[in-house]
Amino acid sequence: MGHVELLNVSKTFPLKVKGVQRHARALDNLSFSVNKGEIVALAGPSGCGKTTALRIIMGLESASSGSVTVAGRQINGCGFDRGMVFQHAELLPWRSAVENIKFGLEMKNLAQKEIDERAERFINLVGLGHAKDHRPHQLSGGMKQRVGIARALAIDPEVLLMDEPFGALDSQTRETLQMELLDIHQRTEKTIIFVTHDLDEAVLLADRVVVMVGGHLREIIPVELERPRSDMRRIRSASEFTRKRTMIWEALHEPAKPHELAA
Ligand SMILES: Nc1ncnc2c1ncn2[C@@H]1O[C@H](COP(=O)(O)OP(=O)(O)OP(=O)(O)O)[C@@H](O)[C@H]1O
Repeated sequence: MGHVELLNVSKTFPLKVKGVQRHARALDNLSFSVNKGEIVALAGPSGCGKTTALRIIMGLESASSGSVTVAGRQINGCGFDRGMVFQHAELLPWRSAVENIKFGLEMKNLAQKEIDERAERFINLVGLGHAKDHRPHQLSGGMKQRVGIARALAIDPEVLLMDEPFGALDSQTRETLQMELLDIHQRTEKTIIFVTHDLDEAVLLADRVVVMVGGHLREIIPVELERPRSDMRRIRSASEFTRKRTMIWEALHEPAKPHELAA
């Protein structure tokens, strides 16, 4: 059994169109599993259900049917075993960077001494020790994302969920944070599931790429690039990198299969 396991997960949202109550099907019988310590990317066109899948794993949405388990436990709402990083860090504006990291720890009811120590450790882990007392408006987009990552990691979740974590950043900052994430993964061995539109990012970071189309699982593509992957130039020029990028692109552009049309 995988560390995170989705089994036949479907999700419909109520949708009112011109006063008529309908429903939108975001996920249709989605099943995949993620092993402990693995990095898995969810890739697919806009509206295919990536964010919905991630929010269901986080417990922010419930599945209409099917089941989701983490370490064998059925998901029933949010829990400290999972941490989430959003596309925009959504920090509390009145709190400094380090105090934002403390926020999640306060929710966990830890002793103040441990809260202070952990927040200090994780702000340093993401390289922001020098800016720990800055308020969010004094931080760049990349720095805010670093705080968001530190905030999620500080609660020591078993699974880190990331929804297009670097999507809003310029390409240079994005590359820096991709490298930092690989380094953090190397050190913490967290299970990571992230959503991306960027095929290069999917191949660079992930052990496997879950390709989704129209709420369905289309294909799961393993990436057999050795770790550590810190030498980005070497990784990008590897034949496996190009091969897997092409496979994902082809999976995304295949015509819909009959069961995909049925939804
Ligand atoms: N709260 C909601 N109410 C109604 N429909 C929703 C809701 N959330 C998502 N949907 C619909 O579910 C489908 C999947 O949305 P979702 O955000 O999961 O896709 P996505 O693959 O993450 O898209 P993107 O890449 O653009 O972020 C879409 O058709 C969307 O309109």
